[in-house]
Amino acid sequence: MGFRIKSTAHAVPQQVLTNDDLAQRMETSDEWIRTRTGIRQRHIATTETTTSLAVATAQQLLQRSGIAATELDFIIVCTMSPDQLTPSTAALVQGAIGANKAFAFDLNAACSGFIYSLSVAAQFFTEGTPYRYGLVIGSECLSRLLDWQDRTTAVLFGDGAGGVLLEHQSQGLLGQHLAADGSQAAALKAGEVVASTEIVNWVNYKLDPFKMDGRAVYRFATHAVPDSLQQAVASSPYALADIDHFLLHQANTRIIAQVAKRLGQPLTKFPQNMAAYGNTSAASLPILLDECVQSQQVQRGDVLALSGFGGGLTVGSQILIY
Ligand SMILES: O=C(O)C1CCN(c2ccc(-c3cc(CO)ccc3Cl)cn2)CC1
Repeated sequence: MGFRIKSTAHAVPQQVLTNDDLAQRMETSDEWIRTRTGIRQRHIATTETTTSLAVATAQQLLQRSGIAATELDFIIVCTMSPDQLTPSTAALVQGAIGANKAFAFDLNAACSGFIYSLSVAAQFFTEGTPYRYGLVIGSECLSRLLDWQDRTTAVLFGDGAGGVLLEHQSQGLLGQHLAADGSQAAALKAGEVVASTEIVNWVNYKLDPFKMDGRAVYRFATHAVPDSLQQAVASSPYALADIDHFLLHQANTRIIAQVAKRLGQPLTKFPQNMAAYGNTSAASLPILLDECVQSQQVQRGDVLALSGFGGGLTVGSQILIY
């Protein structure tokens, strides 16, 4: 069971909002945001959408791999901020690029979505299945879910998309661990439909904005992520020391430092780009991976450990050779 990553790509909105720009709009400062999160700026959608960013990413993946859209067998888009409930973003991407052979669906595991999607994709690449190529794209426009009066969350997130084109191969996904803790579901939620005793006409629906108990999510991450990575490594042929790069969900630089410390691994093995993008939820890992590939920080043959964590609460890790 497994795949190789044939190409990587990402797409972000044009507009950039710096910490200083935010300090003009709410009671915050560049100093607070930068020192507590590592974030310096974020890209915010104006004319772009979750769908358009996913389509741009898909087009770049095809162009970089030399694979035609008609060769794709499936498209998975992981998002917690689709432009609509149905059709799925993946189906819209399938139509936009003309991948007429591909089946398509969305997956929502919040910030663990890319990891969960790679695990699902790997199940399609097992002995005897006819599938050869698939897209996994994380795409988010979180800026449309945020309460821009809530400085504890509005400063953390950004918009963007990233993805991979996968090719079936017998090896590839060498170890994985997926988990959830639904007992803490209320710690991170967005778009909740307010319940009502009588039938509420859809036109009157109001969705709740993004809400997070930062302390609870932070506490979950500091123990669940090291644990998940250790379990994924234990299920692989490698030891922690054999991992060349740890690519973690870009939520917070302090969490990454704590995970590195708990794993006893040097911080130099943990590339970070939240400074430029903020937290882009399911898009953060593929954006980071593409930047590492484009800068040649990640080379063919490198052993990677990827980990996503967040809403659900969920966590997931994978060990693979790039
Ligand atoms: O006061 C401080 O220092 C605050 C303390 C709270 N902070 C947090 C807390 C949680 C997250 C977070 C969010 C998601 C959602 O994608 C997933 C995973 C995580 Cl760990 C990000 N920042 C910011 C700095």
